[in-house]
Amino acid sequence: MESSDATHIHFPSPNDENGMMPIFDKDFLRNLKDIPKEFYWPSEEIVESSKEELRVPVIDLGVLKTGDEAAIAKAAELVRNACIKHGFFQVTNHGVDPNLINAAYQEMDTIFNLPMTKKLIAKKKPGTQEGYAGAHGDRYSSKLPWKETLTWIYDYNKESKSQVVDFFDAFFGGELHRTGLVYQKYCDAVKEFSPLVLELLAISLGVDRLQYVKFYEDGMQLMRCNSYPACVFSDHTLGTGPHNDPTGVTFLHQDQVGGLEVFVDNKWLALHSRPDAFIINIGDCFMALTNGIYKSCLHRVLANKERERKSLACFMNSRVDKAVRPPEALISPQEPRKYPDFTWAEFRDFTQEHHRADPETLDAFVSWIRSSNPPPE
Ligand SMILES: C=C1C[C@]23C[C@H]1CC[C@H]2[C@]1(C)CCC[C@@](C)(C(=O)O)[C@H]1[C@@H]3C(=O)O
Ligand SMILES: O=C(O)CCC(=O)C(=O)O
Ligand SMILES: [Fe+2]
Repeated sequence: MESSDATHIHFPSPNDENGMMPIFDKDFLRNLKDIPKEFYWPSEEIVESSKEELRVPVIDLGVLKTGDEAAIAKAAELVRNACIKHGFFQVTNHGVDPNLINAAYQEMDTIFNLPMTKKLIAKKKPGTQEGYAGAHGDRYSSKLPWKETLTWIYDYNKESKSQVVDFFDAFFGGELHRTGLVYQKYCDAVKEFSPLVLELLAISLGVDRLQYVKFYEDGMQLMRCNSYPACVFSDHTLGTGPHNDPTGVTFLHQDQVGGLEVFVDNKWLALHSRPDAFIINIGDCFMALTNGIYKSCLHRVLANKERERKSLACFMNSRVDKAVRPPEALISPQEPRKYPDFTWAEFRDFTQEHHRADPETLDAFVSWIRSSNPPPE
């Protein structure tokens, strides 16, 4: 792993008492003439966009409530075809109030327009996943993503009904209590409709309808607000580098700025979504749960020269100690196990401590666990 020591990569600035400041201060970076080397992505790694679009199916989740088995079967077929190929689809009629989604976007301005000093108080600490991060400048020393993030965990095993509010109070000293109330409602709303998506995925795979609802019901959300400030160096950096989500199922809401791209048939395709839709994409853990039938697909976010882009990424994961293992119905002599048993805790720690999530994360992880536990002679 690159520079993992606690010191930040700093730039000279009056903002910080010892004349230095953390790497990602958009007001400071906006006035630079040249791109700081830490953000520079080698041109061969910024493969040209195809200028084409990935058209993904839009699934009306309402069909699951009608009991119309023909309509459900049709929706399941659309989901299956998309997930076998690239793992992305959109869902509408999810029941999340549009005003709540708008409020979540507005509260991102509240968060990311805080003074840097307050963001630093909320900074993610090494070895944890919750808190503020500026370009991951304290985790990596090159190819930094041009984004600020705020991440928190909403653990379904905990009794508390105010985990998200409590996170905001704990990390921002009560100043963002109202913001916490908005995101508590937002995360509760995603938790409310997510079983419909998991049921549809099970139906599309021909396994027990509650297979994945049960697998994730005592899991958690890893919730992340992404702010991608406008970037004058957009030709030489990325908002988020090419990667597969290591997680289970991602429930993503993006604004209408654009920049999300998916790598399909050797081309980077733009993925636009309706403002009333959530994008659902399969992560590495869910690909393993389907014994590799559904694809966790490479995607990235381009930096934007003119406009800030915002997105709300909710990564659904199982309880950390649960074996990620496909149902027997998806294993056969013709389709043997593609991945060994592992837990989200093991894979999460691999991505946080040993391997920056990228296009090869799951394969690197499998090799890593196999090398640490070679099969008996
Ligand atoms: C488990 C996770 C690691 C990341 C956040 C969640 C799911 C997506 C991962 C990530 C976004 C993939 C690209 C690289 C990464 C470092 C990032 O750009 O933020 C990844 C996240 C992380 O390690 O914090
Ligand atoms: O910002 C987005 O639209 C997606 C970001 C992403 O892929 C991620 O955070 O894993
Ligand atoms: Fe992602």
